Amino acid sequence: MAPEITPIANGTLTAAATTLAKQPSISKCAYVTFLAGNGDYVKGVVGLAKGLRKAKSKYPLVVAILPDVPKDHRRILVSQGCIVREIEPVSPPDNQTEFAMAYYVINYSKLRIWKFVEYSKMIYLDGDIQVFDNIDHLFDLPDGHFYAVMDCFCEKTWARTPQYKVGYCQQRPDKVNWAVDEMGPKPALYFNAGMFVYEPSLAIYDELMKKLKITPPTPFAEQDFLNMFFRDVYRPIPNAYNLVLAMLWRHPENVQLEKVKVVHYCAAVSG
Ligand SMILES: O=c1ccn([C@@H]2O[C@H](COP(=O)(O)OP(=O)(O)O[C@H]3O[C@H](CO)[C@H](O)[C@H](O)[C@H]3O)[C@@H](O)[C@H]2O)c(=O)[nH]1
Ligand SMILES: O[C@H]1[C@H](O)[C@@H](O)[C@H](O)[C@@H](O)[C@H]1O
Repeated sequence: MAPEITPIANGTLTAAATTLAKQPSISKCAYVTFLAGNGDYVKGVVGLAKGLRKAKSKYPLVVAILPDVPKDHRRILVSQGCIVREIEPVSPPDNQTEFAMAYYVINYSKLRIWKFVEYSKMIYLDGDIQVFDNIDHLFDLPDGHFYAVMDCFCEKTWARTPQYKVGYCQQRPDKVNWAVDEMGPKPALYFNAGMFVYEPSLAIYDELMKKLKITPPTPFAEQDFLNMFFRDVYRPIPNAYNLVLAMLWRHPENVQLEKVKVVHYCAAVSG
């Protein structure tokens, strides 16, 4: 029986076993990841495919690849049972933004996965994520929302943001008060876009593309954009479904290690 994910008061969440509303059709659900270039990320994707298999996931892994992924990497993915789908790159409007990591600009291409409408529900996972336990039950979450794990703002990659500058993190919102008078309204809940549950849709895809054209890029690229776009339908899920590594040293009090199912080996180095 699948757990229903319910928020609890302090901004973290808990998974409570309850009855299952509906059983998704196997052919309509899939995991999806994104791969660009000829670097090491392909190894991460192979690891992800193996992890999903080991966790006995019933659903396939689709790999959305950019045209620059070499043929031998594509062959490796197919030999691992992945469904390889080439996508066109997506570029944000030109501006002078400094991304938190320069290469984040290619991550806007992830938006193409909303076009995969042969699936009714998908779970997106970055190539630097590993799955240690079965998470198929997330496909049973009610439709109409965008599910992801709340991020942490404490690493240096966040240095350009007002949150970082005043030491505010949504993981521990009581530690530093958000001065509304000086800083404006408190930021909305913000998710890490390395893992999310969503419903492909051509209508949403068109909206995403339209909105992107008039949205100047910001340091966290498509992650900021998705946060803005899905703000009203975003529902946080427990960090056990995307444990951003820095949580271990930034907010160990919010981590229940024995419950962790998915680990995200983010590039950031603590400092
Ligand atoms: O050269 C590259 C770079 C990235 N990727 C793919 O893009 C994903 C995202 O890149 P990172 O894993 O390096 O990103 P981070 O985990 O550091 O960053 C977070 O912020 C990013 C902002 O763009 C994205 O939202 C990303 O999904 C989110 O986890 C990778 O996992 C991988 O699947 C490649 O295939 N090749
Ligand atoms: O909070 C995390 C972290 O700071 C990582 O360094 C970065 O890669 C992610 O994009 C971000 O969401």
